[in-house]
Amino acid sequence: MNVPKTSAVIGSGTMGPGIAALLARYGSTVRLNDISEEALQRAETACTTASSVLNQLEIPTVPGGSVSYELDLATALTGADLVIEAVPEKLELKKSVLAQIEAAVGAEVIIATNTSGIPISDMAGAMSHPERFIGMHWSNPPHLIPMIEVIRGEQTTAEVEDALVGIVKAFGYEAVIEKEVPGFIENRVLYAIMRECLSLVEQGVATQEDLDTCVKWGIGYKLAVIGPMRLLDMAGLDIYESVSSYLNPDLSNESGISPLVTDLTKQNKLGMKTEDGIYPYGEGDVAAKRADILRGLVTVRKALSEITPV
Ligand SMILES: NC(=O)c1ccc[n+]([C@@H]2O[C@H](COP(=O)([O-])OP(=O)(O)OC[C@H]3O[C@@H](n4cnc5c(N)ncnc54)[C@H](O)[C@@H]3O)[C@@H](O)[C@H]2O)c1
Ligand SMILES: Cc1ncc(CO)c(C(=O)O)c1O
Repeated sequence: MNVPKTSAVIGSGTMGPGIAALLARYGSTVRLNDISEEALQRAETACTTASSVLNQLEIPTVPGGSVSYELDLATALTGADLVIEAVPEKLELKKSVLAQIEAAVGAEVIIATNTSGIPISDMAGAMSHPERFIGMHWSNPPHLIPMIEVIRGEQTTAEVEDALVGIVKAFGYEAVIEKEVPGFIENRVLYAIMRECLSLVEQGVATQEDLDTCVKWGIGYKLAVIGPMRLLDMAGLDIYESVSSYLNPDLSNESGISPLVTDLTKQNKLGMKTEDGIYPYGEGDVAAKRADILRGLVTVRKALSEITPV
């Protein structure tokens, strides 16, 4: 199954518009829904921006695609073959929205959640048809990062998983999660890295600038070309065995949240969204940084598209 003719994306904040723009690029009629009229107005600009990024990536437009912006949930869901839930990461809210979606669509419609890591079965419990419910974890920015995690719940059918993998294959790379664990793969690995990085900065081992340089131009660069499992073979499993024998016991095993982070969030220093976080941002800095990040992601995505997967 390729990209469905008609899709609905429920929640048009950080993730919804990029998801909608990507599906529309591949020919789907997408209805983007939100409870906030302001969010939907912002979404139109976000979709336009995402579409121009897809142009920079030279991704062809499949005829027939479009995005419309619907404040009314039932209207947004009309005729949808695929519904993607992208409301805030709050379990009870997601359950409530999923119940509203189920009440408006047929039992054959695939409902996917963009949760960052809540086990699918934790959300499926109250559903009438959990067999058609599945995880579809996009990364931010969703129109640029082509890897999508596909996560079954305990009752999700193999047919639904196959159908969603078929959809992802139309525009990206699927990572099928075989066992439901919180955070799936991507966020578990990302949060393990973030935990160690924050620990190193807290200990004064490096400044945040030098840590970012080290990770970007060291493992970040390498892992963009060589997956970690392949890298083990390249480095040699004997090397890994020797180094991990003394290093693993010394790595951060902090089970709480980094004090550096909690200190900043207590001061409402949340990062780019408040123009102050791990880094301070002066006048115009956030827009400039976002533009630099976008330019870099487009350039690297194009370069990676030219190499065969290693
Ligand atoms: N931001 C990220 O980097 C990222 C990446 C991958 C996955 N996710 C996941 O995607 C989901 C959405 O994340 P986000 O960052 O886009 O959140 P967000 O807070 O930016 O946007 C959520 C949107 O949902 C809307 N909303 C709230 N209740 C609603 C309802 N009942 N019906 C319709 N819309 C409703 C809000 O108005 C808001 O516009 C979360 O589960 C999150 O964990 C986020
Ligand atoms: C810090 C962080 N947490 C969650 C996610 C995705 O679920 C991301 C991301 O997509 O980049 C992230 O950076």
